[in-house]
Amino acid sequence: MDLQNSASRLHLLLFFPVAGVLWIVAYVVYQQWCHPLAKYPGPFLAKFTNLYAAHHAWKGDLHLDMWRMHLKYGDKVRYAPNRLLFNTSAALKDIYSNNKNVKKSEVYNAMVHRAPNTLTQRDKKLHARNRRLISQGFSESSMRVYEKPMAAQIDIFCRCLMENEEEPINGISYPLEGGWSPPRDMAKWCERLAFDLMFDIVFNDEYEMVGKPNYRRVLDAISTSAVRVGVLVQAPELKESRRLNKWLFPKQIAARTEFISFVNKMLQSKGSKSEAEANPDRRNVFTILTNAKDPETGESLRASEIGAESTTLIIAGSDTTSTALSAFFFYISRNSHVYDKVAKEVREHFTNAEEIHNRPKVNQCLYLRACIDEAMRMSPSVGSALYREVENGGAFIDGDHIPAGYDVGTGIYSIHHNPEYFPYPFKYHPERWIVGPDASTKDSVERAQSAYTTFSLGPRGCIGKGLAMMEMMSVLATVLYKFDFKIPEGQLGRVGEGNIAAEFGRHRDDELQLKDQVTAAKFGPVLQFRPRIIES
Ligand code: HEM
Repeated sequence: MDLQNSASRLHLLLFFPVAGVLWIVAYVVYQQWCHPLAKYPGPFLAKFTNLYAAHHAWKGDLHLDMWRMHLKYGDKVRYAPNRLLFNTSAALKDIYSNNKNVKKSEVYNAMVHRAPNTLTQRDKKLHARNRRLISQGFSESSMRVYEKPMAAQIDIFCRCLMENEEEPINGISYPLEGGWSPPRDMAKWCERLAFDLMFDIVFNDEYEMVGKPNYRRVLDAISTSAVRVGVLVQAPELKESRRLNKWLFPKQIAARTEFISFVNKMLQSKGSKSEAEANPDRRNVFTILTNAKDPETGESLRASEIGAESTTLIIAGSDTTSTALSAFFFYISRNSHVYDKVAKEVREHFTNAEEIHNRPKVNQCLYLRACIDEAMRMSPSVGSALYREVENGGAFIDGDHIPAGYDVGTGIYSIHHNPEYFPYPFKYHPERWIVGPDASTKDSVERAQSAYTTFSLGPRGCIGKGLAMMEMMSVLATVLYKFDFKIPEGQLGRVGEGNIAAEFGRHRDDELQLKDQVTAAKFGPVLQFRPRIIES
């Protein structure tokens, strides 16, 4: 009897490990040889687990790793068990343009707080309704209303750049010298400016991040909390366990709580429909959303939706814009021939700084526009892939039939550095966007445009593209008009650069290094400014 008992205990003891091993073998065989995406090459671990991508999201080099994997495996890469990356302009159109049989991937659920918003809504009908309502905040007449507050914020930025506030960088303070401002970490300054601009435009309210240090912690909180979101987007299964979440992301969860409490306080103090109705002259996105009606159904947004959408706009609009501004400063300050050319264009085009806020006039600065586009190509604000899930019936992507239920995407950094579309992809060369004898041919410009996707495209492309371009053109034209700038001597001047000793992809000293966390964390460039003598 005893013998029988010990035998069945032994069987039981053996059952679980043996079953476990068999399950793993079956899983590996299935993923490697029988899975519908098995024929696509890719990093070995990525065939079996989302944690491969999550690890790179944690490191902040997801955009670089996607690019590296295309170098190694070609234009079609299996980057997670159920996800494929494509690196061609044909795929870009097949995935993102209008009327495609795809919707936003389930990974977007990792970004949802309480209820989905325009950015995270997966349901096509609900999204279309929200987008119709929100786009009223970005119409031509709305944009005209934002010109004045924007000009005021840019003035504050220019004044503060020159103020004698010595701001420690890496713990060290640097004094004013020879008329030059103290060194300014432009990543920080552009973050503050972009936040102030968005806040004023969305809420007609000011937190004065540029001028005062009181609320700057909020910007750090947004950035810290984004690391967790970046990881969860790659491996949404990590969100399931609250305990694991708390263990993995204690700092990020604390930062998120801090940011949410800031937003809640701000929304409470902000207003309501009655404020919007009482103040029709000082329109802002919040008041426009409050009064917006869907032209198709006559519906309006609920108060909770207006709060959620406004907050999303601030995050979506400020972090991205600040990366683009920082990238512009980085590349311009390292390419003196471009600096000279763009400064000349701006300085000859305007007779005084006020004229810069005349939008049609600033839009005539074509070289400035090319410099911005090229900075956003080199260092896109959103660098990795924005996954779309193939819907019932499947979809053809770059000639391949992909069955329903799988995710497809194009890494923005990857395609922006594909030499097929951008010869010498790591060269900062604004002329690639301009047709002309000293620049590029019509064909090569069209080829570049076919693969340029900084703002994404199609029904889920950026709703704030017009506003972002208006902000960046005004800010950069004003700074170029009013100031000269230079890189400080020594190590400080190298903040933001790559390093030959760093991993492959981070080795170029003429490339701004970004940390991918859905959008991007950045440091530098550090610059010094001096008011220009303007001859009248
Ligand atoms: C340089 C600045 C900007 C860049 C590079 C940028 C980039 C992008 C990209 C790549 C997407 C697609 C996201 C996805 O597919 O998941 C997007 C969507 C979006 N962006 Fe922007 N953005 C910028 C500025 C702004 C601004 C200023 C606003 C608003 C004030 C804004 C609001 C949005 C919204 C609401 C969406 C979601 C659109 C939808 O799903 O229908 N963005 N943006």
